[in-house]
Amino acid sequence: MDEENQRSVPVLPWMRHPLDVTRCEQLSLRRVPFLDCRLKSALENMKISKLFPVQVALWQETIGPGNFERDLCINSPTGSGKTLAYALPIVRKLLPTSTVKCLRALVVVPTRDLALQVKQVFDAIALPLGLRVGLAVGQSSVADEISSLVYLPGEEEGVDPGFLSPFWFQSKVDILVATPGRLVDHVNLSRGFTLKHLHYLVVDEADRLLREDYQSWLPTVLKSTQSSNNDDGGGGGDDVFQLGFPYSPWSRRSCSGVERGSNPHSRLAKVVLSATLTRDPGRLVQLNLRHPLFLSAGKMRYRLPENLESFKLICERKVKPLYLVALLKSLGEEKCIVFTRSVDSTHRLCKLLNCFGDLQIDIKEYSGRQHQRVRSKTLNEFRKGQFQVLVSSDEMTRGMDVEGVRNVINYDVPKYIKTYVHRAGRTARAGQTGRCFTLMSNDEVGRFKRLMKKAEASACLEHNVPSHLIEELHSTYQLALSKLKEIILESRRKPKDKSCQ
Ligand SMILES: Nc1ncnc2c1ncn2[C@@H]1O[C@H](COP(=O)(O)OP(=O)(O)OP(=O)(O)O)[C@@H](O)[C@H]1O
Repeated sequence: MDEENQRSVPVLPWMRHPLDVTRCEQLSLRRVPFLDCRLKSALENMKISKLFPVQVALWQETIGPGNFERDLCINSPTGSGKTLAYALPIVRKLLPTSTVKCLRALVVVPTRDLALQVKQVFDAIALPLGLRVGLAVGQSSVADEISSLVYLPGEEEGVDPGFLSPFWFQSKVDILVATPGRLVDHVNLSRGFTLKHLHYLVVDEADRLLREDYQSWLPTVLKSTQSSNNDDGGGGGDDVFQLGFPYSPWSRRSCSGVERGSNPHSRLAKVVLSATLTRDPGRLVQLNLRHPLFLSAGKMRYRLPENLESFKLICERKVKPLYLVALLKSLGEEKCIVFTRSVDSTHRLCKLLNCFGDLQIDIKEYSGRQHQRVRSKTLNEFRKGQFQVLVSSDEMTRGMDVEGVRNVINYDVPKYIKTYVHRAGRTARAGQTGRCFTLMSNDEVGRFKRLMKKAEASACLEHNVPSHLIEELHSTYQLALSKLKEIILESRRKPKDKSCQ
């Protein structure tokens, strides 16, 4: 059963009294203690002048007095800057770089496009400091990928790496961003790939990653790191702990059972994040967390971005496409994502919209039905502003950050508030404003209202489309429908639809 529908979910004791991230103030870079000057200039190059609250909170718990003593679970809204919140302290902790490279930090995310996005953030702050970031996402063959991650001695001389002892292999990267399936492939099959030296494990979009088994990635990773971490070598940290932390957004809670001053690098430190973090003990227990500290924004589990405006648009089911077209027209040039309930309806709706002759809006599809190559290309074009409207299914957009998306449209009312949070969260990111419109019929209004009650900051106004606009669209709609029919018949005659390749 989905967690949202369970009547009473027992909450783990450490989750009952979270530290409230919203009590942290933004902090300008010059006031961030122990921020390496190279890190500071890398951030400035990214046009970042201050840290967001969740970033300050994590810095406090990792580089500040928290000193990564406890594993961290973070529930913070979409677009609040969670990626940098974990990337920054990890990069800081991996300094100074040792002459022998080894894989010391691993970030696991559910999708390939998200992994590419996270890698870009790490690249921006880690490369200037001499740290290298790798990617394990199945973009190329296992063999090609492993050669980008590990030096295989004797490669040039034609020595079969199978005959070499693990001693001969050396990592090319300090940090790895991976999707679970390909990660397991490397752990099980790739000679020279090891998690033995891992000090930091990040599980991003944790509720999604813990919900599905993905070839038992979590037990596999934890097992591969278990025998390790008895040696020191995380680099940095202790000096910071000794010196103390001048900025304290909250008084630190005592952490029972943890020896203060014990070396945090003698274990694998874990950071677990989501905008809708699971509270299901059965799922969280798999992570084998050590004295976890729960950081959360606000009181409720679900919280929408501060500058998001939510609207409902009530219309009859059979004229929904007309309302959508009228809405898209009224939004003009603004970048927009339209969510539907399934890959099939994504495909159909995108085709239908493209059949509206006078719409003059470029629209493309993005869904799990497409080949990864097509999907990534579409996303790149959308990022570059080469088209305005992306019609998308749910599962692919977790965590996706596309600059300039001002509007999200739910073509179908989402089933769960969690889905609403992640969809709406593609806009109003990083303190920007954004709007989320949900189309619904009269008989869905009650359910939608109950759904929205589950989230903080979820006021929802009604948005009206003038009836004359709908009237005007009727004849174009009929033409679009017959055009779509033709396309469908045509594609049935062909063996395969090219858009899926
Ligand atoms: N300190 C900052 N100053 C300005 N922009 C920032 C800062 N930190 C992050 N950002 C920007 O905020 C946007 C959202 O960040 P990020 O993708 O990490 O959010 P998130 O909390 O992980 O969201 P989601 O839950 O949807 O994955 C990104 O475009 C990022 O570049």
